[in-house]
Amino acid sequence: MILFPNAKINIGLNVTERRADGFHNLESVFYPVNWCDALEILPSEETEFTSSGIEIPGNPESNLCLKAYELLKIDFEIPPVKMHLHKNIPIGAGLGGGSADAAFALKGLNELFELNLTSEQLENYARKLGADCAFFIQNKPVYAFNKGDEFEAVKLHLSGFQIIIVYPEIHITTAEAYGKIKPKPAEIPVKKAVQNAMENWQKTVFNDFETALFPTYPILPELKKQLYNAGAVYASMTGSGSAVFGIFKKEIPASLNFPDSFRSWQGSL
Ligand SMILES: C[C@@](CO)(OP(=O)(O)O)[C@H](O)COP(=O)(O)OP(=O)(O)OC[C@H]1O[C@@H](n2ccc(N)nc2=O)[C@H](O)[C@@H]1O
Ligand SMILES: Nc1ncnc2c1ncn2[C@@H]1O[C@H](COP(=O)(O)OP(=O)(O)O)[C@@H](O)[C@H]1O
Repeated sequence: MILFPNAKINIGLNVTERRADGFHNLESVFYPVNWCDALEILPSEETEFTSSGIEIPGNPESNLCLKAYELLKIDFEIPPVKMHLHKNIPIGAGLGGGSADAAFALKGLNELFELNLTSEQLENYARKLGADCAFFIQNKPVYAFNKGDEFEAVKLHLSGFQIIIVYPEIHITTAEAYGKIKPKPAEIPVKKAVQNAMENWQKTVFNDFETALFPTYPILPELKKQLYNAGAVYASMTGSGSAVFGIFKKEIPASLNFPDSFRSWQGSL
């Protein structure tokens, strides 16, 4: 079985308070995008994980795909599997790639071994693997709250818009980014702000991680400015960074150029 775990972007992200468990409460809109990894899962004699493409920090045993397998193995008698991940989504980018891999591994194993788990049950397993992992089970645009692991439907129709995402080769760990945040209640809740026309988002839809990280990494505000100069209707850093995206009404100008070392992806929303 071959699966294609996809990335997400955050449209607005307010970190509202630090919780007693050390995590933070937030509110954000999570939106799936088609920048994908490829994950193959096959029944095998022995459990094995290999990867290719972008190098993944940490040892293969701690890969989230294997963690997903081990989590299901606690409750179900599933045979050994061979998993191969071709990593294409940048890491430490705010694109949720690792969480997507874990969620797709759960969904894939559920199907392969006919475990008959519902989306709700899969989301509960996913929450144990990472705060934003549960989002990738249903993989639909949502308003996210609490730890970023509870969801409500959101009315947001962005089909027809074009998006470009740029990763400036700066690996920002999620924990480092949260460490730099000063939580505060949202001035304009994201849920409300995204209901305005996109032309107004620049003044109303904010990612709190920008305030925390832009002074340390000046390339990030520069990229954002470059996207607006090229005609983006809205531009922002996603999640805890460092990828920055621009949303365009028309085709993305071919003149928009980034250094060769920056990875980028463009497509439709
Ligand atoms: C910031 C967000 C926004 O969508 O996305 P990314 O930038 O990672 O894609 C998420 O909150 C990232 O969720 P996720 O990447 O799953 O986080 P986890 O692996 O569970 O946690 C990594 C670390 O981030 C911090 N953390 C995470 C989530 C949260 N609500 N509060 C936190 O304080 C904790 O220090 C935790 O140890
Ligand atoms: N399949 C995986 N893909 C990416 N990172 C993984 C994976 N499994 C474990 N990790 C660990 O998770 C960390 C970041 O995960 P990721 O969700 O890609 O980051 P972010 O969403 O913050 O950009 C990596 O540093 C790596 O150690």
